[in-house]
Amino acid sequence: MILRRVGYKKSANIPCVLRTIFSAGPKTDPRRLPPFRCLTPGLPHSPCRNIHSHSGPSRYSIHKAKARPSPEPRTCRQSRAFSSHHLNNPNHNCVAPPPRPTPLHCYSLDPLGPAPPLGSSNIAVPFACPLNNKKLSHRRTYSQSASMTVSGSFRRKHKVAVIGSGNWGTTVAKLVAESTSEHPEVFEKDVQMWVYEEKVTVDGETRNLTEVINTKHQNTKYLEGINLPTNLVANPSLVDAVKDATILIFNLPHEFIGNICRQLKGNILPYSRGISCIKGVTVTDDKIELICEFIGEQLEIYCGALSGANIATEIANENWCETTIAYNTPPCDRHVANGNEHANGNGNGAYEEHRDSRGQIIKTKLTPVPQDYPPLDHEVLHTLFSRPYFTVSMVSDVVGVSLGGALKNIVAIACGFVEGHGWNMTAKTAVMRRGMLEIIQFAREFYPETIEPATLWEESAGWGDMIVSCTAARNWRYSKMAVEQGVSIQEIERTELNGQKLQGISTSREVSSFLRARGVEDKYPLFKLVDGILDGKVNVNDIPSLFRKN
Ligand SMILES: NC(=O)c1ccc[n+]([C@@H]2O[C@H](COP(=O)([O-])OP(=O)(O)OC[C@H]3O[C@@H](n4cnc5c(N)ncnc54)[C@H](O)[C@@H]3O)[C@@H](O)[C@H]2O)c1
Ligand SMILES: O=P(O)(O)OC[C@H](O)CO
Repeated sequence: MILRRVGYKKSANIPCVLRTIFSAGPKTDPRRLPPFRCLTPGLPHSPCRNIHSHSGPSRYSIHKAKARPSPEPRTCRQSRAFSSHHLNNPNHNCVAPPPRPTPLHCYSLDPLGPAPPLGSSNIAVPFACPLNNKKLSHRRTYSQSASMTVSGSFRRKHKVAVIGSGNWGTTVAKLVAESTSEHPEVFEKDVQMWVYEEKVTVDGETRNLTEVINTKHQNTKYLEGINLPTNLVANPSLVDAVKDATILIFNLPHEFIGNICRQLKGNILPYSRGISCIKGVTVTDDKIELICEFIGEQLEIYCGALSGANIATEIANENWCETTIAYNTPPCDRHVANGNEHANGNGNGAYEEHRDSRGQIIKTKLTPVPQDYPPLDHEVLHTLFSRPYFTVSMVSDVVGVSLGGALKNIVAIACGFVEGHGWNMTAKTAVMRRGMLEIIQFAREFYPETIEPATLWEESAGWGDMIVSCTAARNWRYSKMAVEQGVSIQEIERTELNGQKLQGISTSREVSSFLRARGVEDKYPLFKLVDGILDGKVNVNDIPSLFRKN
């Protein structure tokens, strides 16, 4: 009844309608509200780009089941970009979407201002497209790749190496090793895992961790009690572990990545590609860099990022969860994916430059992945990281995925402080909300060229990670413990974590020093306050004052 009175049809997106009804005063006029992404994409309403995870079989699973006929045409999910999508991809196997219901307006609660207009920056693109001066969609669809087959004629297979073997490093190594066993047509079976060698005591005996992993098939120090696949090989030599690897998975605390890159330089395949599972940023003087781009620059390769609401021990125990991978397949690797036989081509033989998250042409001239390997694109990465208990969503927004993963650790520390202080879930929720605003503001201020704030609203690497990090992960848990015990969080890290690292401490330090160097720290009051508490200069009691001012 009320809905009808305000002019909405039965099929209206109810949350959007309620937002309009309950917004007081002049704000009820939709034209005065910033347009933004709807949070309830399944409901019929205005254009809302709601498809991202891989829902169809991969070309590799199709290849495996040779007897299977090519998949039925599926409704094309690239409705907004449908015509150009079809024009560019004549071979794909999807049909036009049914017309959408008359659009309603859907408005955001985003107080940071309007998001880029719909239709300009968020149009779904076939495959990860190269960055150009326009903003990119963070989204990727799979409909065309589901109809592709790999002929099986690739002479070589991808070799995978994992660099790092902590709690998350070992978990990711486990899941990719399971995948390489399952997809022998794409990957070499054995996965090398570089281990920072240390002595561990097992059954009363002191042994090297690598030897324990390779014989007992457990990482007794960082992932106790989890059986690892036998095709996962622990290697104490970094250079040997990455030898001949085409896919490098970086997974260690971010403070060590500079040193690792120095050792790797010149010792990797020039056409290898990386995925960084590291949550952090690198800050030098007043320059900030996404870890994946730092790796790419140092090693002269392209590197994407994986991040999500992921607690290593849960995933190691094969409890289901989801994650987000951001990867902008370099133009030089898009040969087969584009239906173009020629590497380094954009369809007409012209060389196309790869651009970074600031929209700049990268300094390195990338070496294309040779064509005798399966094309190294979203499809291969999706195949490698997906497990029945690990759902992967592929996107192109490297900034959203990287900053979401790095900066939520500062917020998680704030939540630990709040809870340790005796406040409860509602107080933590306020801190999470404020934290997310600062993350989005940070991304918009320092990466305006490519950030898709929708990533932070919609992907596991955004709100999902925020929630899990502030309620169940280490940065939250141990900062809470620090306040409860009246000791510093650094002290707790030393005494309680058995070598594991809290990324939030160093990320808070680095981000604050970066913001200070640019004179904008007051625009990020929560980040500033966490840094002050870590320094012992500010009290947890001061947290509510942030909210009184705003
Ligand atoms: N643990 C999780 O649940 C989880 C989930 C998602 C993302 N992450 C992220 O993954 C990254 C890796 O974290 P983790 O949990 O695997 O690590 P961890 O904290 O469990 O372990 C620390 C690791 O650092 C290594 N190390 C110690 N000194 C070193 C040195 N000098 N050089 C190189 N390595 C050294 C240790 O061998 C160990 O492997 C972090 O950025 C973290 O934020 C962790
Ligand atoms: O245990 P933490 O605090 O390092 O966080 C783990 C993951 O990042 C949560 O998604």
